[in-house]
Amino acid sequence: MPLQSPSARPRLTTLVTVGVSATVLLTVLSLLILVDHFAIAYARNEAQQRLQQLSWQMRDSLNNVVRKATGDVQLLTELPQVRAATSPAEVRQILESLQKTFPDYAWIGLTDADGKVFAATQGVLEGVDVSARDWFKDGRDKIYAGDFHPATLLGKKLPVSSDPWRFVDAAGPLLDPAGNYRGVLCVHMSWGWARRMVHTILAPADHQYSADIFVVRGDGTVMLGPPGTEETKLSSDSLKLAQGGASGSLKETWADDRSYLTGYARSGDPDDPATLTWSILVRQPEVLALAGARALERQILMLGAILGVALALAAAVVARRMTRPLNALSHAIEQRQAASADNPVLPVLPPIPGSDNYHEVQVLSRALAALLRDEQHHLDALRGLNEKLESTVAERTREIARKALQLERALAQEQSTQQLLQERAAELRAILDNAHDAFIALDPGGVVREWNLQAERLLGWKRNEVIGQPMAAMMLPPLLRRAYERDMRLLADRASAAAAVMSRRIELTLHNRAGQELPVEVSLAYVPRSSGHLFIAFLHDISERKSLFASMEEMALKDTLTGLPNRRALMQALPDALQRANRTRQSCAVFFLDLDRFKQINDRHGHDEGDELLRQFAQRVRAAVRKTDTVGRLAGDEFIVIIEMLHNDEAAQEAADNLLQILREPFVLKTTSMTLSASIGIAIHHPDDPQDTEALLSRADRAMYRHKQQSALQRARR
Ligand SMILES: Nc1nc2c(ncn2[C@@H]2O[C@H](COP(=O)(O)OP(=O)(O)OP(=O)(O)O)[C@@H](O)[C@H]2O)c(=O)[nH]1
Repeated sequence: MPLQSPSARPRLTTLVTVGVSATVLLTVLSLLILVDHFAIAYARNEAQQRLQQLSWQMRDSLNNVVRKATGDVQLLTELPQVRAATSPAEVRQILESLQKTFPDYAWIGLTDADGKVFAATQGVLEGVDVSARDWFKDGRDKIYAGDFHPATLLGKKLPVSSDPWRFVDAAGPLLDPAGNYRGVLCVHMSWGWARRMVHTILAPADHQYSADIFVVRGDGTVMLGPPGTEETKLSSDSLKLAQGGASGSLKETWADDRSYLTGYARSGDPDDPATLTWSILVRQPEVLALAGARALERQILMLGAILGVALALAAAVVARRMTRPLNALSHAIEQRQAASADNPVLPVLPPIPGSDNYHEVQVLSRALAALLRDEQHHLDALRGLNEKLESTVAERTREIARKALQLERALAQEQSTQQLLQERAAELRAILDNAHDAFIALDPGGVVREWNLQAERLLGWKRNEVIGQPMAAMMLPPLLRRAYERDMRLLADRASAAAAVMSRRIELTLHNRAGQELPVEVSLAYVPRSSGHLFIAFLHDISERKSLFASMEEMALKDTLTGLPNRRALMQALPDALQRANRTRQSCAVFFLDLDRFKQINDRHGHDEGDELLRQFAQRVRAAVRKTDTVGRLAGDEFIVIIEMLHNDEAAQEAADNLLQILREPFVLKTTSMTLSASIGIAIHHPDDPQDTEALLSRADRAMYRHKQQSALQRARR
């Protein structure tokens, strides 16, 4: 099994440890972020709700006090003792009784109809004209609550206090028992109750939360607030919301650039003059409001970090433990890799350790061990094969070297053979070009493949005109051309037949380029080749031989003295004549002529004159018969005449008589003139007679002999 070389990539242990640790840390961090987010949000929400509730609490307290004051004014104005009182003392007693129930009523007084104080607690301001006061003006018609204001006249009459006197007024009209307007009853509440109220409300949480309560008038002036803020103008989002009648809480930045959570609400009812419309703001620094959540956040962070580190360590331990068997496998594989690197061909590999730690590793280690056992077996087998292969390779190498040597020799041989062939080819070309005969080579399709100089001379076509052209057939006479093409196809199909038919000489008459007939003797040969058979032909011009042969033939058949056909020619002509007779159904006659006493002429006039006589005799006989008749010299002074197309037997005799008559005319020789006679023997061949030339000649000879005896007898008688 091929193994990759160890790379610089991180190990599984590292990856698992880092992965698990990172996952744990990320999880803890995520949880922290979530916890932080929700805890802070929760704490902020809680603080805001608390501050809102404080603002509501302060609002309700203020409303209650104002409502109590206006209620007390309402109660007093409805008391019959007050309505019917005639002396200030009566009224003063009642007013002071009320003052005792609520010490924050700094002053309670009743004016007359014109605004002069009729009676007051402790007699303060009695007889003083207060008709210019708002509470008097507004209190004449209805129950009225007057806004926070500094004490003008009353402050000087009341005992000195640490806190300057500030009052909130409640006033209402007083009617006499008859129902007529009598004056205005007014209660001045000192502002101290509000400050106490703040302490009461904030007492449980003030120390813990450092909350501040602001009571703000409609014009934004702080009536009640932490030190330094009272009598100052305030502007904030919460104030605007409260002045609009809303209540709730929000986070905002105040003028000191600190972030605060602020609860806000509004007291009173703008449409009800018996109430006071103030804005109540309860603020707390956000830092302090969220201090508990921040502390929780720090604790969670610390615990989270500890937990993360602990879990990461645990993960590392678990990862190391889980990957230990895999590491062992990996280590074993690396050792095998190193062994393979040391001996790349046939390594001796260490075994793979077994592992039963858990199922997957068990399966993996067993599978790997089995796989590597197989590999070891294969390697062992491969080792054997390798050794065998090496010996085979060595053997093959020797064989290849041997073959290479043989090949080298063969190539050298081939080279010399090629050279020899080229020389032979050049020789052959020279031989062919200088050959006496024309040389033509044809492929099985009759296409010219070779054409030497002699062929150019003999046939007229240049070599470059005919090579590759089916010119061979063009040279043959039309009658032979078709037979040639048929034979070429036959020979091309049957090489054995070709070999048998070839290698022999034939005579042909060809046409040269000018269209003239040219008798040639052709030597044909069949050359079998792997790249297509060749038919080669040597053409020898036999024009001269033909003409010589013809003249010799002629000489062989002609009598040299007279120029007539000789005995041999007669022996050839006679059977033809007999056949014609049979064919034409007309008889023919054979005349056997013999000069009488010719020996004496020779003896007397010489042999030359004898020859001359024979020549003239021959011409005369030749001229005496038809051209279609045959005249020949048999020997010496013996001649044969073949008369054909006889109408009847008598016509033969008539022809003989006519001939004898002509021969009796004198012959003029060189030295003398003479007359002579000849004997003629006639033998007639009828169409149905047997074709026996010897018998016919014999008959003619005998007839001539008889004729000659009769002539001799007649001469003796004379
Ligand atoms: N000048 C000459 N004489 C020839 C030639 N051939 C044969 N003779 C002679 O012709 C003669 C023929 O003789 P014959 O036919 O036997 O005798 P003949 O004298 O004719 O007598 P008959 O035939 O019996 O009348 C011989 O003397 C031959 O020598 C020839 O070519 N030229």
